[in-house]
Amino acid sequence: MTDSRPTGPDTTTPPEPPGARDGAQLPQGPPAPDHETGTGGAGGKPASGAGRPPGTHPHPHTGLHAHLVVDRPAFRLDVTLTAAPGDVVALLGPNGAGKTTALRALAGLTPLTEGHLRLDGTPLEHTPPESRPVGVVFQDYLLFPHLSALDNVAFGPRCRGAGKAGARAEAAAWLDRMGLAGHATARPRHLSGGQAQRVALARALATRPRLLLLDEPLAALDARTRLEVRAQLRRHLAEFEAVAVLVTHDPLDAMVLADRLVVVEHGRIVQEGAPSDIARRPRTDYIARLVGLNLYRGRAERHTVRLDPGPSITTTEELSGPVFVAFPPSAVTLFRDRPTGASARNLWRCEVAGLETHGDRIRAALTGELALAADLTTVAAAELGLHPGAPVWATVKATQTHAYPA
Ligand SMILES: Nc1ncnc2c1ncn2[C@@H]1O[C@H](COP(=O)(O)OP(=O)(O)OP(=O)(O)O)[C@@H](O)[C@H]1O
Repeated sequence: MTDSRPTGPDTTTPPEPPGARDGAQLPQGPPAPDHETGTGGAGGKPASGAGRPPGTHPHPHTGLHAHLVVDRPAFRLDVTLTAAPGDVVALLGPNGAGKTTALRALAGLTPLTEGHLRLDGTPLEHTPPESRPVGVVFQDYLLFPHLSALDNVAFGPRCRGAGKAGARAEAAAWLDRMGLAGHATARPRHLSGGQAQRVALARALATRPRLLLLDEPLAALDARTRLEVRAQLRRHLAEFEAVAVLVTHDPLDAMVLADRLVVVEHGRIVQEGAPSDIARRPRTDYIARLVGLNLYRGRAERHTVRLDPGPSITTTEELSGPVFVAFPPSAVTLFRDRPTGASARNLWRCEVAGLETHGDRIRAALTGELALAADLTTVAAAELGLHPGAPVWATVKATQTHAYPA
């Protein structure tokens, strides 16, 4: 994106629109700061970037270098994020993991208890939100209802000091880029969810932020619109020259949009890396569920992994010491009777704990010698007469498992 070049500090947090105090539902800029105390301190370890070996920093004077510590009575966020200009980083994690807190800390809406935040070499810990070169896109757009799409977008350049005509010209170019030129005069209530979200993105980008924050940007959209906006967002993020940080619950959004995933659980980073690596080698149950894999931890001795606790799994990899073993539910074959002459060494006696539809398949949750998820066709489920409590034998070929050091 040619016009997303570095600028001085922008005012990207829209001030309260006129009349906002009177209208409970009027959109605002990002919510008011939390009332946590103080900032200061420093420290933290570097994170790894996509294509960069873990533990290496991007250039210290460009991009994002943040160690975010936020203490609350029953919660502590302590994450280190580094990203080079052009990186799209997705923060992924379960409810309450601290993703939004991290995003708000980056925006300056939640003060740091400790840590640091540098953007392109400039410390921002003490910079108020409205003076940070940061653009924010929220899931529910937060557009000004009384302004046209054009004036919503022009708001960013205006805050940066652009004249009215210049700001409008810039906004028009942004709307055009978003495929919204025909909706320039429309008020937000006359825009579809997908259009409103694109206006919100245009408004954020028009401020030429050095850090773009996206908080569940697709969550409020229906499935079809989501598909469309995801594809567009991907295109815009690919062109974006500064750092983008995206918060999402949706692994697909994360995998499609981000170069690097940072998985946060209980306020800490539990795994980070390229999406393909995380999908292939999950290191926590949450991530394994997210990417749809059965995941176990155990100790390997050559081709056998003894689970702790549990049976053994035969793998093709030859490893020794603590390992993870993963396999997809589609790799599991179920039998009602013990298969005779079974060549599969991975054979376990289980019981159906539950059944649910999963796309065009049935996913069976099994307990017993090994707890696992198995996918089968509706026909196979019917033929096997599966129901909760039904005893089954489950097998997985060693070639379908994947073992890697823990
Ligand atoms: N303003 C606040 N004051 C006090 N505690 C808060 C505040 N906001 C969030 N929390 C708590 O901080 C923790 C982290 O919340 P946060 O919203 O950052 O998680 P999240 O990963 O974004 O979750 P979700 O996916 O549900 O949005 C939770 O325990 C939450 O209850």
